Amino acid sequence: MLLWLRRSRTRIDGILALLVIACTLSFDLIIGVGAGALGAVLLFLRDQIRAQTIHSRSTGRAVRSMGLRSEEDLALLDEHGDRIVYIELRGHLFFGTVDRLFTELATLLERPVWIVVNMRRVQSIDLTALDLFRQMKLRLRSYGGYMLFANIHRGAAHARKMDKLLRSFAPGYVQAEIKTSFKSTDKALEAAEDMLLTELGRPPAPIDACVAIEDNALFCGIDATVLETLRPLMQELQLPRKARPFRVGDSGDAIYFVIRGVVDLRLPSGVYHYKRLSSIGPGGYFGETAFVDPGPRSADAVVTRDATLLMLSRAKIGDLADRTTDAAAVVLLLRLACSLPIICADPEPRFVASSIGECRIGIGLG
Ligand SMILES: Nc1ncnc2c1ncn2[C@@H]1O[C@@H]2COP(=O)(O)O[C@H]2[C@H]1O
Repeated sequence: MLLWLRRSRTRIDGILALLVIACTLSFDLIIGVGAGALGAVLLFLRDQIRAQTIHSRSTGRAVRSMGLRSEEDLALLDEHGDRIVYIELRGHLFFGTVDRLFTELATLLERPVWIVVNMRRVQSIDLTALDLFRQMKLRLRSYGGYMLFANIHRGAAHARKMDKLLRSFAPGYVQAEIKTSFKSTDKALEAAEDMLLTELGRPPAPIDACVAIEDNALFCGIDATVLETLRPLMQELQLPRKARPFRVGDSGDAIYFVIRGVVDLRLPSGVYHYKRLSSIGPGGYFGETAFVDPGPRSADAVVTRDATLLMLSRAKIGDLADRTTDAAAVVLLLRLACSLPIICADPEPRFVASSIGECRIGIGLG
């Protein structure tokens, strides 16, 4: 009969119910209800303080931005990646929960590290919590580290602009010194990586770097005649920042080679939200899937730094089909076939086989 007394959760609920009954009988209903409401609030606060505020934690070795990196930079990030700490917080942030977080991060705050705080799962945050974050940021700054916030949503601070509020709580930062609030974790991680690499003596590549088509990753080590044949078929595009060569679902058959600038490939997840799949810089290429197998694009392409691109469409190759063009197209398609993971994973790479087959028939090899 007194089973509820055995479990702590039901015991507390039972005691609260008895308290409400006792207050109602001893005083009146209003006092009984008040005592019940007060008890519920205290229980809620206790649960929140006990709940884990850190949902997940990792380092820059395991979590990487999708930013464009050279082999050397990737090796440096592997070696020094533990100087970037990634933390995903959750729940309600107020004095009790953030104070515990402060204690958990105490040793980390005394190292020259970049702490990337993902606030995506944070439901609410109050001023006392913000003040503790300010103290954490200042402590970290005094040891040469930075705290970067990502995914702060307005609703978390009762419709106030959280990012502005957080920035105003950071007097230790010179306004222009560093951006500390980012729309996405990916961007915050990229900023932390840029700063780490700069400190290691490898600042990000200059914006206006150019890589000629013959040095493009796809043509590396390829016979010069292949490029000579294909080059006249390529169309040069000068695109400003924010231009979109194509959107997900658009029908396409062209591959793009980046000569200058950067193009992001994004998978939209809402009107304003997306996941960055990769960033392609000078010497890279994108749109190869629809080039190999003409059809809908699998991602949005967005220019993030003014770009010069060379576009090569399959239709153009088809129009001008002659022996040399077809041979060059076969070489290109074979090379692309090996670079597409979907094809390598497919035991019977049908669409590439048919694409190459068309060209082989064209040059009498089929
Ligand atoms: N998961 C991914 N990682 C990197 N690049 C991708 C990924 N998915 C698609 N892309 C690129 O985005 C392009 C979108 O157009 P395509 O499907 O023609 O070719 C695609 C690839 O070049």
